Amino acid sequence: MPLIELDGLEKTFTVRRKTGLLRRERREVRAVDGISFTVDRGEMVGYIGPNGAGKSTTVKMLTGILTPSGGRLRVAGIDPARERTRLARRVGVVFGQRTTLWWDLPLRDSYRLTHRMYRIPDDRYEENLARCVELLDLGDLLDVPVRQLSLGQRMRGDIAAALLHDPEVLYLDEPTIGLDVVSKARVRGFLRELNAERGTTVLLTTHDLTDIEQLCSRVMVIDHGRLVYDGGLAGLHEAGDGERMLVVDLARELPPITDVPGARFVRADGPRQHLAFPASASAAPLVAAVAEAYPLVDLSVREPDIESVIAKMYGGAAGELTGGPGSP
Ligand SMILES: Nc1ncnc2c1ncn2[C@@H]1O[C@H](COP(=O)(O)OP(=O)(O)OP(=O)(O)O)[C@@H](O)[C@H]1O
Repeated sequence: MPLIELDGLEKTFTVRRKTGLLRRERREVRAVDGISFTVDRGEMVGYIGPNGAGKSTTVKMLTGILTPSGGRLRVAGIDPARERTRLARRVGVVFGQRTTLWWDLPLRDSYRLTHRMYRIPDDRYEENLARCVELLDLGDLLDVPVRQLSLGQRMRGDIAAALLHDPEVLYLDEPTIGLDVVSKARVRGFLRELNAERGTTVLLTTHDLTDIEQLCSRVMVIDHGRLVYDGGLAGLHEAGDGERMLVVDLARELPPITDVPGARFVRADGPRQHLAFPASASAAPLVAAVAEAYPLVDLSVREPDIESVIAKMYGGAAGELTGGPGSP
């Protein structure tokens, strides 16, 4: 049985807008507009989309903070909105933009409160705490009040707090936002290990596509409340009509290579030329054709960067994408 199941999930907000002195207009916002997917135990899934796409609304329904307007939702067999407290024992949540820690208390005290709140057995609590302290390098920070921690330190503190009760599912909303490169790497390393060792299921919302590339084998793209892609990263490149780049170093500067079928000349920097070709095509025939007709010194193939792929996806008619099972 999947750990997370969504079937035609919907959330509509009614917003009232002042349109004149006395007139108000009621408008419905379909924040989540019929989303269906399942996530199996142990998966690490990226949940991405532009601002206002409906990501946070989905996560809030998954944790029971918001009640769906329609559709069906189960997490570990539990209906989140009806049994929020019972569900809370099974899931952990980290919001990058705000903390669940007590601002004026040292980390250690926040953890003690979590210990009591969740009624975590003492030995399990001690073991989990020791593990998080070691892997997230929190040893020197335990006695520092949360408000004195840097953003990266606080984020590590927050992640530990979310894991003290051994949740089966971890929702992470922008876990690396505002962090420096070293802190990002540390957080990502920790999450990878958590997933590999404990089999914790992770649903990750982020604007940092490197998070996705380094952590998730599956990615779901949401736009205007609808799932427009659900599949692997490689397939995302194709769905986004991505192109790969053949970078050829010639023996000397030559006119643009425009006579190789399937390749599109992009630019030249001296003897180096960049030729684009469809991400789904094989590079081998192009390489052979270039090598036969030109004095080739070296070459490499560059994958399209995921950001340009996604930008194309958002920019294009997202509903027309045929990326995977989630496509409308
Ligand atoms: N409480 C609310 N009342 C009215 N409208 C809301 C409410 N919460 C969200 N919305 C609207 O629902 C839509 C989806 O918002 P949501 O916060 O889920 O997007 P998001 O994908 O998380 O965006 P971001 O990346 O900016 O966090 C937006 O149009 C937003 O304005």
